[in-house]
Amino acid sequence: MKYAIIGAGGCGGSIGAFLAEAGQDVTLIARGEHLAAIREHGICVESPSRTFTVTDIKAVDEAGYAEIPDVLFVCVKGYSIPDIIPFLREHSDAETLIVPILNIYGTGAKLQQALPDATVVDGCIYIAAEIKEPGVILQKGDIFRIVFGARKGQALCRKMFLLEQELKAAGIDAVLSDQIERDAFQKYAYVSPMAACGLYYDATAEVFQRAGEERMLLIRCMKEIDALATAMGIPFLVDIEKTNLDILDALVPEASTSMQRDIWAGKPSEIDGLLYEPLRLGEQYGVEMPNYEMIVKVLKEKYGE
Ligand SMILES: NC(=O)C1=CN([C@@H]2O[C@H](COP(=O)(O)OP(=O)(O)OC[C@H]3O[C@@H](n4cnc5c(N)ncnc54)[C@H](OP(=O)(O)O)[C@@H]3O)[C@@H](O)[C@H]2O)C=CC1
Ligand SMILES: CC(C)(CO)C(=O)C(=O)O
Repeated sequence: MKYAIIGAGGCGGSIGAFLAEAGQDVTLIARGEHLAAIREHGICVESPSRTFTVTDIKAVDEAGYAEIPDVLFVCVKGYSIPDIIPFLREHSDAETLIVPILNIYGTGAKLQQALPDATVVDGCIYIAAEIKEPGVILQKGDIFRIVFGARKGQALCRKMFLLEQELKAAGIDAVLSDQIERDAFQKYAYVSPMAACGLYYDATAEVFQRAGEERMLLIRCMKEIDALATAMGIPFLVDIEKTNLDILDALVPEASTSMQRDIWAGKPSEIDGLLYEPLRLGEQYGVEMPNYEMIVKVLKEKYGE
């Protein structure tokens, strides 16, 4: 299929490089020095198990793209979503699968509202990756899993099965979910507590990997998201505490969420979608969230709104 990926950073760059290396027709929509480096040298992925460069990958900026792809991956940060709506509108028709993989729960449904004529599914991604330098993506760990699927009321289509197949053929652990609301919220049940507690303690994974007050607060936050999932009508089918602690314990000790890294670097961040949204959902669904409330209060005092 013909792929376009808007946002060629840790996630989008990795997806694009794997698909292009496997022979798929991929265009990265990027910008700035990163775009210039990819156009000059291709895109390089460094991971613990291998390093490879794909030179025959197309890369353009938004204005330089003129096609309607079969699949359009949305891999920008949550705060960039409003800016790319016109691009998504212009470069999709009803047949294009728009697949957001953001850590911000509900992005698919929100994009669909903004793009009523498009086919926006939902998705999430498990990877620890970032732009190391222009043109180079660093994956910390080999985990690379994409879960995507039709949202409630949306029909399954052939392209969804083909997408799962082509991602798998590219070496990505892809899953076409029949419960994407639940599966994406399950990812959120990991990343939101990690982001909240990581920022609260100014800590990376290693602090939470050992027994102690920090790990206990993390677990209490996970339990609050668990209660939220049940109240939202998408109860988790797994023991969320065990599932998430297994993910955490397998990470390299220096792993952190990208929200923490952005805030530490003084950049815009996904704090609204990761820390404030659970409180809004708690209010909406009548779930008490005292641990989130405490963390958000302290962080707002420290960092402002
Ligand atoms: N990185 C990770 O390990 C993981 C990230 N996620 C989630 O995935 C999503 C993407 O994160 P991540 O890959 O880390 O983000 P990055 O910041 O690494 O990449 C996003 C890229 O999109 C670019 N971009 C933004 N707007 C445009 C535009 N209009 N045209 C072209 N390029 C644009 C940014 O460029 P610029 O820098 O110029 O703004 C940046 O290069 C987030 O929701 C994140 O939480 C989920 C799991 C793991
Ligand atoms: C794999 C994991 C859990 C690693 O950081 C991730 O996907 C994330 O941080 O969002």
